[in-house]
Amino acid sequence: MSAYAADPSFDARTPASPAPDPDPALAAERAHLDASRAALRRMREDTEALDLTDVGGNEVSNKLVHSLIQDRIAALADLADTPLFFGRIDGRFADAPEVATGTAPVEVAADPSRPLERFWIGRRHVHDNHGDPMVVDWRAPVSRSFYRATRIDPLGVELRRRFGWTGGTLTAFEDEHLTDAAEHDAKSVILAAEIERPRVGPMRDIVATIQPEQDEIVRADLGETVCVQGAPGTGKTAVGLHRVAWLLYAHRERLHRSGTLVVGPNRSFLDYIQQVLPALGEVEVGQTTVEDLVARVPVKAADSPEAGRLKGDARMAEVLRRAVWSGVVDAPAESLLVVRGSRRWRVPSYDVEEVVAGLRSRDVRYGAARDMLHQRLAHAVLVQMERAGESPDDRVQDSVARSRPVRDLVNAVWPAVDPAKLVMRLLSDAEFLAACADGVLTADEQALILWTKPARGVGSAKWTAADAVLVDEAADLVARTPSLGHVVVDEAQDLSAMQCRAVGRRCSTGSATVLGDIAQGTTPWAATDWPTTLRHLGRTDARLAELTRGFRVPREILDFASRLLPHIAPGLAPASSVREAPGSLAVHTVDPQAVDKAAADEASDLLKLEGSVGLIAADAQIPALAAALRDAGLRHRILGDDDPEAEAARLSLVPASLAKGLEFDHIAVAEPTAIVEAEPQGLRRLYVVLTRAVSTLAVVHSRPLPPELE
Ligand SMILES: Nc1ncnc2c1ncn2[C@@H]1O[C@H](COP(=O)(O)OP(=O)(O)OP(=O)(O)O)[C@@H](O)[C@H]1O
Repeated sequence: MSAYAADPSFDARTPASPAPDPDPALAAERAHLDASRAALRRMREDTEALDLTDVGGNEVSNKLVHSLIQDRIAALADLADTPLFFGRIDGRFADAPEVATGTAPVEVAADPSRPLERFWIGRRHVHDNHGDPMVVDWRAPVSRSFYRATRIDPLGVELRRRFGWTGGTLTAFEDEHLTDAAEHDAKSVILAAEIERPRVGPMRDIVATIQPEQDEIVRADLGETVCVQGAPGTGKTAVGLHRVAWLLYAHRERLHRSGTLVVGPNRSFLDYIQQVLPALGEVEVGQTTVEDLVARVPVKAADSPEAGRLKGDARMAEVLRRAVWSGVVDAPAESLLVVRGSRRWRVPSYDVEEVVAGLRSRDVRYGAARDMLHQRLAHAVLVQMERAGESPDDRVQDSVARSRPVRDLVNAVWPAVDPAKLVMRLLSDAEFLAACADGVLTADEQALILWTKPARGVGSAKWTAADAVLVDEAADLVARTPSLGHVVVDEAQDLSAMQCRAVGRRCSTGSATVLGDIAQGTTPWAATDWPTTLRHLGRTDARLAELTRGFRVPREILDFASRLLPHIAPGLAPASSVREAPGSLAVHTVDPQAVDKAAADEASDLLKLEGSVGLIAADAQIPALAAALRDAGLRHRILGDDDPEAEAARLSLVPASLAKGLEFDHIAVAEPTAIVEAEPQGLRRLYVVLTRAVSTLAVVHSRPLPPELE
């Protein structure tokens, strides 16, 4: 590998002014950058100059065109601090230059007979006046070679160049001549600098440095569901978000129609990741928690771990299925009598029974079958009319279907079901529950989920989060939940079977990216293996992938946290780390009365370093720590609190229960044993907490550390 740095102290951390006399190759790259910027400006001006006065549509379509153009103008902005390109490949490719502009997920093949071509890779496509690419979108087919080419399999690439940026200025590059047998792999300083760059603010994209094993998941095609098991910091979240961006590029129209969604564990996590997709130009992707996904009833109470576990058990699906269908009368005693003018038409009860049985045997939702029942009964009346020599048309059938006698009979034999009322009845009425749960739940289990105080109404009921999932399941039994084109579900190891079903039905005709780590499962119902979770998600077709290279946590800290692994996930091997940071771990034993103050002092010391700081502790300890931080005069925000004033504070006080998925440059953890004791899966919670650090981890404790950590 050869490298050039105009700024000899090249380091992505310190913005510096450009060196006065760069080497000619760097000068040429800067010239290409200037030309690309100018081209981007032209693209934007051309779009702004579009004459939309006569697009010829109606008001609605005109508005839509205007808003699309505005989006496009915004997307063409040249952001001063975002490098327009980060890499270049010179190579010989089949189908070039189509592979640089096309969106279809085609495999790019090497073609030695082609002339050498050069592509700069960036966040967005830029072309010159003739339409020739000056910068190629990182998602274009040819960009795959940038991420995946190796010396063994160069994929047509002869030169791979990575660029180093200092602030907004191009200051360095590194070359790999992949077909040069004499050259050996060397560690990339630019890659290392990007990975080491301090984390300030929300999560950022990783387009410049996606690794081959990550790229394979990012570019998995739309039809494929991928399940990624990955240790802390291996890039699962990053990969999931980049996969959505890639899918939107490759299948924009289809996904524009069907929609995409990212499901994360809590609001703090969603706040943390919310900038990644917009930074990649994708603003249409929905982001939600599972709780918000199924928010059909207001959650006002919490379940005991046992009740929560049972309500999340897949057996509840069968109980609910029986409950929804329990109202159907299979052998109606009544016949149908419809009076029209002077004529009376009777459908005997045995014919009604046959219609009901026919609908029951079909694989349709309860509500759809109920709608059909109106029509089938009306049809039975029409058959009689025809037999009597009349010739009724469709309008007559519709009018009979809507007539009072038909509606009354349908209400009697196939009553309407309100999902929330049904679940309320199930959880309040012991007899009804017993009838629906017979042979599925034991008597003790039924007693466990019955509400001690029956609710008076849906609005006032003390719904729990698990109840809301039951209501969602019931709603789907009544009317099919529309499916999106693609769903990314993060921290999937924490989902109950019933939550998995709720997520799964939202991508039943689409695909999913399922991300998680069995060792980080902290809910009472956390998954112990992926095949089971995938079965509940309805995605047994998923490809399982594993990420084992960590990009966040330095070796020393990871080794410390991994001492817990044999106790929390015996089957999992510890992750490796791409980062060495000797001295990154410190453990301080302090006086029991002084823990809060010592933790605040530690936070104060960490604030002297560059980057974000997190102080993490058991949820119950947060108020005392907040007081200690105030006493020390340290501005901070408390995660989970909506305090816009504190939003920009560099120090975050983090309840352990909200730490999942987040990261901070420097972390102080107060009293690990209290974190372990706070919940049944406390050891796993501690593992999550200890693996949030990018550069420094300071543990402050007065009580003995958990023995598993010693
Ligand atoms: N290829 C990469 N280049 C640069 N940074 C990367 C790369 N992959 C991951 N990272 C960074 O590593 C950190 C961890 O990534 P991410 O949060 O996606 O990991 P995770 O597997 O979801 O972790 P956890 O399970 O602990 O939540 C992030 O800062 C991310 O930007």
